[in-house]
Amino acid sequence: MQINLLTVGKLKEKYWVGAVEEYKKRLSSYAKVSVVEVPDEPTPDNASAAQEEQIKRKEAEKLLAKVGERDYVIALAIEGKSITSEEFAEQIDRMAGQGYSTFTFVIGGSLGLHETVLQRANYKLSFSKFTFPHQMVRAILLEQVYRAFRILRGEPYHK
Ligand SMILES: C[S@@+](CC[C@H](N)C(=O)[O-])C[C@H]1O[C@@H](n2cnc3c(N)ncnc32)[C@H](O)[C@@H]1O
Repeated sequence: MQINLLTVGKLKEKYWVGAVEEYKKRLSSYAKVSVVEVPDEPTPDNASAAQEEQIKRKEAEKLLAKVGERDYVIALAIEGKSITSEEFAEQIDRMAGQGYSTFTFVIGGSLGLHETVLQRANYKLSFSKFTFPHQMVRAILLEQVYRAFRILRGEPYHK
């Protein structure tokens, strides 16, 4: 199975780099993992709603260019569906059973994901109604994907 993380902007903070590397390493026993960063668009402090829409659209074009036609796309979105770790594991397993071999998770930048990305997504996943920084979401997501594989294999971890 191929797991892709498609993200806007760079992972800068050392402590998040460490967490992401750790979970990538752990996940390597279960799947191939790739993290692709597309550059974020500069956002002026006083950007209008129209400018923000334009910025998100440009970021979306860069993100969608990296999505494969046959990928199962999961967009990380606050307004998405909140599920348990077990349900998340089942969802991955079910989709793998339907023939999907590449799972592409998309994390937005500071303005969030444009509608076009949400429309392409097969599934919109929420980690709660809280807004988390995109760098933190990468680490949480990788931990949850790792947890999902452990659950599916019946391996002790998901306490
Ligand atoms: C700083 S947030 C963007 C906030 C933006 N105002 C919005 O409403 O999406 C950056 C990205 O992190 C992800 N994210 C943040 N909080 C999340 C949550 N609770 N559940 C799922 N994804 C989240 C989303 O992909 C989001 O686009």
